[in-house]
Amino acid sequence: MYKKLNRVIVKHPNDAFISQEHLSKEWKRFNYINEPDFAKAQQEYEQFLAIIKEHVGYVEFLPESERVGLDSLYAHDPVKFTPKGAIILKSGKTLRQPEAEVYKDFLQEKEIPIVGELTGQAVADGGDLVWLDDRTLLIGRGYRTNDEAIQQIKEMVADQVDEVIVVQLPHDQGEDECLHLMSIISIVDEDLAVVYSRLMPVFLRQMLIKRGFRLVEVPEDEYIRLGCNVLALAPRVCMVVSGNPFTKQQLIDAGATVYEYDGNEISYLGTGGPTCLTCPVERD
Ligand SMILES: NC(=[NH2+])NCCC[C@H](N)C(=O)O
Repeated sequence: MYKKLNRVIVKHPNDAFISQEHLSKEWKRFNYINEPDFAKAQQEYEQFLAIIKEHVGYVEFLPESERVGLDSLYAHDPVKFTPKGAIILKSGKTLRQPEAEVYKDFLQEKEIPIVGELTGQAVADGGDLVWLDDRTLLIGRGYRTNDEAIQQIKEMVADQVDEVIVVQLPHDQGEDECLHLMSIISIVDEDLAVVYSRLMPVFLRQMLIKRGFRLVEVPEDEYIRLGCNVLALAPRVCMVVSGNPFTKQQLIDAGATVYEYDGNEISYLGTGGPTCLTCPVERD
């Protein structure tokens, strides 16, 4: 979604990464590219947060919890917001599954409505659920989100959507690597999307074009630096990880305002861009 963001939930690296010692012990288990530097992560996060705070009225922080690990930094994944409230998900990455319970407690404490919760064998990550517009939900079916979850989510949002469109995700680098639908598409305005077409099914690309989207095509080297993961703060106002000059320039050429933050430690090493760091609770 691309409408003006009014309220978000995030998690500070102080509460997710905890300390350098903790990072040293855990980064391999969580399949990070390398060990993040804690002090640099804190600095990067301040930069990231400053941009968020400049544009979003309410910013709320998930608490530190012993039940969850490094990936809890990526506050987008354990829940998905619909206009009526949150769906509590269950991650396709087993290590991340406890994040949902902590989130649920947090939402209940804040009296934020919950519309449903995945049950049984269903698994899904927030990164696989993309609102194309108010009434259209795309769901990526890959290693992180299964058919059972898609069925349950369809039932939960039936009264709020016209269409749920399932997008088959490719195997690409395999089960252990994080590939979400949000890795290959970001909607930054009603007619502007950032895409990595090489991993996109043809029907999706054709559908976007047919619906009038202009596509910003991310080159391979910038896809690897999470250039395709762009957070819309408002229509055509967005945020990218620095080091993606080609994508950034194309966004500017399309009339967008682009903010950048350095995200080597908080984004690149854990494979989580600005959309993954931010859970959008409410947009206009
Ligand atoms: N919405 C996202 N794309 N989140 C990225 C999460 C990255 C995290 N390391 C994981 O593997 O789950």
